[in-house]
Amino acid sequence: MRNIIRASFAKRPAILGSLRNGFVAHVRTPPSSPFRTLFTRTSAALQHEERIGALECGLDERSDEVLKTKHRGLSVIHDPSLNRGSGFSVDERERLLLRGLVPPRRQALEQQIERVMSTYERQRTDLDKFQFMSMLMDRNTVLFYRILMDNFEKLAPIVYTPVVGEACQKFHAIYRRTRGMYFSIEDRAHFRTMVYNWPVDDVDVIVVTDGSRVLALGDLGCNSMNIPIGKLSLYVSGAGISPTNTLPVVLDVGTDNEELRDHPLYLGLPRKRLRGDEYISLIDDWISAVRHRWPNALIQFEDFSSDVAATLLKRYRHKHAPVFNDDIQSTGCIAVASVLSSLRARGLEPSDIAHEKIVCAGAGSAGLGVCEAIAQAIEAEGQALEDAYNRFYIVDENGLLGTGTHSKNESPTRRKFRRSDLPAGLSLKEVIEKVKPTVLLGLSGRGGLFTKDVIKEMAKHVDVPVIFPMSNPSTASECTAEQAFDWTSGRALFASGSPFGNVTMPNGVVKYSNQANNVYSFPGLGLAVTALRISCVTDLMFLAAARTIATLLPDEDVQKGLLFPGVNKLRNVSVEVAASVAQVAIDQGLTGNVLPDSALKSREGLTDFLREQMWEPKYGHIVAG
Ligand SMILES: NC(=O)C1=CN([C@@H]2O[C@H](COP(=O)(O)OP(=O)(O)OC[C@H]3O[C@@H](n4cnc5c(N)ncnc54)[C@H](O)[C@@H]3O)[C@@H](O)[C@H]2O)C=CC1
Ligand SMILES: CC(=O)C(=O)O
Ligand SMILES: [Mg+2]
Repeated sequence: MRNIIRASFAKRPAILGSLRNGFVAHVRTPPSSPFRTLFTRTSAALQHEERIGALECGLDERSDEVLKTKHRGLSVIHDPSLNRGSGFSVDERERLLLRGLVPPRRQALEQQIERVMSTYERQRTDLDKFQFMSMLMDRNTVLFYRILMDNFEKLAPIVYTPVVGEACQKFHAIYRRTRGMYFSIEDRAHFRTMVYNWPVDDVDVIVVTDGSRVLALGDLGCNSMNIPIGKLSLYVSGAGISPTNTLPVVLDVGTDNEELRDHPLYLGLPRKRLRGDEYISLIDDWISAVRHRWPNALIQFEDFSSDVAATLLKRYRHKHAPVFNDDIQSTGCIAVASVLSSLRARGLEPSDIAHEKIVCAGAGSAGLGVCEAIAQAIEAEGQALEDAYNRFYIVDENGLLGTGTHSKNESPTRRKFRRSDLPAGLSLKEVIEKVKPTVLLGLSGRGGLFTKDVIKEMAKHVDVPVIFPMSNPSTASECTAEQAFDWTSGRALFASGSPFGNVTMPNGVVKYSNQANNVYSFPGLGLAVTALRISCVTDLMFLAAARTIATLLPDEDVQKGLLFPGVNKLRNVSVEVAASVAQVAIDQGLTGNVLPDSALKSREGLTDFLREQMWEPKYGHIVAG
């Protein structure tokens, strides 16, 4: 990889500095930006090259990006952000010394897509498809993202849940090429210097995992790298974060997965997981090193096991902003959105969230995060927070969280949800019998937990049972869409963490399967944080985003059982999420960038501004530096 700098207009001074230092520049400014003229004037050489690039591009619609590189020949082809395979223009072939290194006939992006997709279709298994897409990502960034975006519904389940889970389990066996950064216990003394091994100055979003709880697949240690890679590919495809400005990270602190640890091909440190104070202090060191180099980057904590997830969030969220935990906060966001949208589907008002009776299976960081977020949404409707907690019954592997003996180390959040009105330890079905819930949530990671008995019991007491098995991957889903509709005679409203197809009932009526996954939340958050340089991620931002997601579909769609737009509309959803997050940040005084007046005057101005910041997978102009 080479040094590459992408310019959004907010970062212009940094770019100019980097250009002076001889780095590669990757410049994108909105056509209307006042800085565009300023920037182009400042760099005369670039202006000249850009004009030549624009003149000679006949085949594709080019983006206004300008990539300036010192590379020539094969090193251009081997850099995925510069490579365009058979798509290099005649002039690029000349200037970048590519003559003879690529086949003679130049092809348009559309022809490249056709070839890649026909090869993709020939892949036999989902894992083969995952590997094919990974190799494409390693080869040609624009082509990868164009294809991912144009076929999002088909490919998101491959690069993300569920297939990314299998790809992590088999990472040691299928590993081909490095991507992202690994920080291991053995590197600890070098964290401060090794961050400078990454070639990009302008990192906007970092997704970091320690692999301690990958989906519901447990501790996968260093094998977890595909999770941050997958999440970041959704930031890019779903919210237009520039791929160059993303950084996937694995913290290798060992693994307690013995089978993996003892496997001769395992790529992480073959040692037990670091725990306790030493673990926290290592994360402190990592955060401090990262902040030294990238003080403004958004850090997303991903798939940290529940024993540390909330602790780390609390430790860094106000001190080293902007930081958030995806499994706790963005899952909370989509769960609130799902409940709010289900209220619309049931002909109720948002304020009726205060009357829900919610049973949640799973008291890990995701389950508690979701319940806490819904409790906050109830409070925002004017209820006392204690009353809000009273709407929940949480069941874990030992049954209902009740009062009685519990560990001294129990988190305050978990303690708040303990019930004194029912015996501790009641089974899920017993709780449903007694409580007669309106909403059933699954964040247990236990595939099939919502049995026919459980769902039928739920359906006895409500006309429209709201059933959200949110665990991932598909094998860990508490029930399938087909089961939920079959066992409720089609009355359920359904949303799952991993995608299921819609279900056609015996009478021919189609029942909709929604995907309640945090993918609806984090990319838009990232867009807002990056575009406005938000300094701290707050719970209010997630609540605002949830309310927005719940209102994106028209009434007639919601009445059919659709809760939010399909994932193929993710870019539009993300702009709306970003606008809501941005508005909260503006109101809370948490923005570092000065916005143009138009963005401050109206919601439309704000969304237009955000849309202009989004990276598009189109071939830009490569100029020789
Ligand atoms: N849809 C989405 O966007 C997201 C889904 N998730 C999913 O949520 C699940 C849980 O994640 P974490 O809380 O981090 O995991 P965790 O392993 O910390 O928590 C699992 C919880 O389920 C409970 N549990 C286990 N067996 C149970 C049973 N038979 N009945 C009731 N409860 C049982 C455990 O006691 C524990 O409280 C995972 O499958 C994860 O993939 C997580 C984040 C986002
Ligand atoms: C979706 C996600 O973040 C999870 O299942 O952990
Ligand atoms: Mg996760």
